[in-house]
Amino acid sequence: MADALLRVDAATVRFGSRTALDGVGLDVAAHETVCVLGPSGSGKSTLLRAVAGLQPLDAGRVLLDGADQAGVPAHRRGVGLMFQDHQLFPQRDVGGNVGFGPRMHRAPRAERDRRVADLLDLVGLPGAAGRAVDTLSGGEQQRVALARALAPSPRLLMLDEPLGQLDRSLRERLVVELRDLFGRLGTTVLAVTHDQGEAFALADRVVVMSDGRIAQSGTPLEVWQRPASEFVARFLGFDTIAPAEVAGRVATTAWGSLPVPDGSPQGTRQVLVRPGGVLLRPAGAGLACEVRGRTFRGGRVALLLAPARGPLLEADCALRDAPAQGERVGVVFDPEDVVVLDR
Ligand SMILES: Nc1ncnc2c1ncn2[C@@H]1O[C@H](COP(=O)(O)OP(=O)(O)OP(=O)(O)O)[C@@H](O)[C@H]1O
Repeated sequence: MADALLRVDAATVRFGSRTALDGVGLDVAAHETVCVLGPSGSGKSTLLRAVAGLQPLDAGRVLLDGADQAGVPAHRRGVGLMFQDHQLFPQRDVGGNVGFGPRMHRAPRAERDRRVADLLDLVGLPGAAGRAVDTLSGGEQQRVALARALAPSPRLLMLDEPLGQLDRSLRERLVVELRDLFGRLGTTVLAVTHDQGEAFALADRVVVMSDGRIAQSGTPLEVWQRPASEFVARFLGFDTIAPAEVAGRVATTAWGSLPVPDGSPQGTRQVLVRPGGVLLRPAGAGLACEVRGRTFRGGRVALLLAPARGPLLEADCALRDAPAQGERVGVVFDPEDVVVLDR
């Protein structure tokens, strides 16, 4: 990427014998929103801290607008930070919090007040400048923290679990608002979250980390449709995975022969069957299964099926079609939802 606003090049950070970042390379283009996902301890926060200048690198480089940031302190990097425990200044009102950055940059009072008012409008808290922060709800505090991070017009905005503390419905709403807001402002964003739903809703590109390395990088759709490895697939919550021998468009598995898409990797592999690819048929057709469990998700039901042979299968069906617990059904596989994993 020639015009990367942020370039992380072979970044390595060690804590004693533990390698928290292991030669990570990552580019973020101007106006792009990249979400870093991964299990606890995979190095997400360390990556963010290294970019921010809060964590020195043992090897590698961080470049912003092409300039190596080695030796540039955090406050001179022009990046905005919003951390998990967003820690507003409790003794300042909302306006004092949001205006903090511009004040540090010695912006004149009138300009500062205008900026604060604009940002509060933007985050959906118009007129809140005079409110004490301890009178705000969790979601409102999060919005103030965001406005504060945006106030100095950072060239890169970094968010660490930006919606971490909030309940799910509020998070789902805010994430849509954030995406819309970043789109309108043209902000370049590097965000860290362990919540895949949040990452997939917010990001132009997601980066999945494992043990200090990048396990996969791609658009939400690419990663969702073609997880690169068993690790990524399981991290995304796909559990219907089994060893297979792949030849041409057929995978031989414990469940029997599965059709796979054209161009699938060949030989000894793992195959993932997405729930949508497990198609229910009347008992007697296809692979015989018994319904072991049902989880209701809105208008859909996730079914856990015990097949006559092979590991458990997860299927997805409409509420009105859901078979009862213990019922016997048949299963056929849709090749569009069978993924032969690269590794
Ligand atoms: N200051 C530190 N001293 C020693 N080890 C550290 C330090 N900071 C992080 N680590 C270790 O480095 C690894 C990566 O940590 P990091 O906080 O980057 O992970 P993370 O993916 O952000 O995790 P989480 O989702 O739990 O916040 C972990 O094994 C962690 O224990």
